[in-house]
Amino acid sequence: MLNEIVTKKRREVAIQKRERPLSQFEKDIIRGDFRFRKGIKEKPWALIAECKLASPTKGELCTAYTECELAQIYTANGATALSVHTDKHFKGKLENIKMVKAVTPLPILRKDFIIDAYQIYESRWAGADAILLIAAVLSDEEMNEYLEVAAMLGLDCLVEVHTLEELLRVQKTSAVLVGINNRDLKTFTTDISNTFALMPYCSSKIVLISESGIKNQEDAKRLQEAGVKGILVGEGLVCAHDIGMMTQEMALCQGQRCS
Ligand SMILES: O=P(O)(O)OC[C@@H](O)[C@@H](O)c1c[nH]c2ccccc12
Repeated sequence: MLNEIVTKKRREVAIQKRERPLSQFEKDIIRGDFRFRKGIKEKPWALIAECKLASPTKGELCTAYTECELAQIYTANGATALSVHTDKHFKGKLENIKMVKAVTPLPILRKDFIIDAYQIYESRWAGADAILLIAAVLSDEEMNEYLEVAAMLGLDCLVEVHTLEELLRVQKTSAVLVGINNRDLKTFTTDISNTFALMPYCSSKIVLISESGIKNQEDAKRLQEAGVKGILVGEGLVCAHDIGMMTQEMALCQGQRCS
């Protein structure tokens, strides 16, 4: 699944680069100020709430809301930051970032498969505050290069790992925000015990986020008690019976609202 998505992405980016070369919009890029990282670091607990309408395995998810409506619900109920899909396998598009940005003051992570430095410039141009870098699809050289380009643009990177090998590779880079993905991107199955298994190998220098498969307040609480700094949640929020209430519950830090 992952290989297939990445192959398509390479083709897509090649077309995009021809249609809209970097030289056309580079001068319009306004440098960011790392507010995604700052927002997370200054709170005792972070909920990164994902505006997710579909997934490659499940198709359309169970929500009646648009990305912007979800963003508004998350914002009103204590989320720390938002994640916005821009890849078409998730029914995303680049314009979603601008649309969501117009309805919320929260920092925004662009959720996509970054495989070319061009996409990093494009992310900042579109208004993202952070990008996702997936260690499984990048070489060490690419990771270092992309971290550098992002830093130059004032963009934060959430660097995603799923295995111990990836975690150890990432910890040799300048990555500050590291996400342990509980979803195996080869099979798309989730298991939050992946975070508990990898945590002992995390250096104290990184800010640790647990991603995917977090279904309810109890999962959130277990991860919080284990010492992760925050969680990234999509389906658990989008498919909740009461999205606002679930956002509030997952945003709680030791029983207190922390936003
Ligand atoms: O909906 P979930 O299980 O809460 O997962 C959200 C998020 O972590 C997931 O969308 C994700 C994390 N890393 C990815 C990489 C590619 C695609 C999707 C993802």
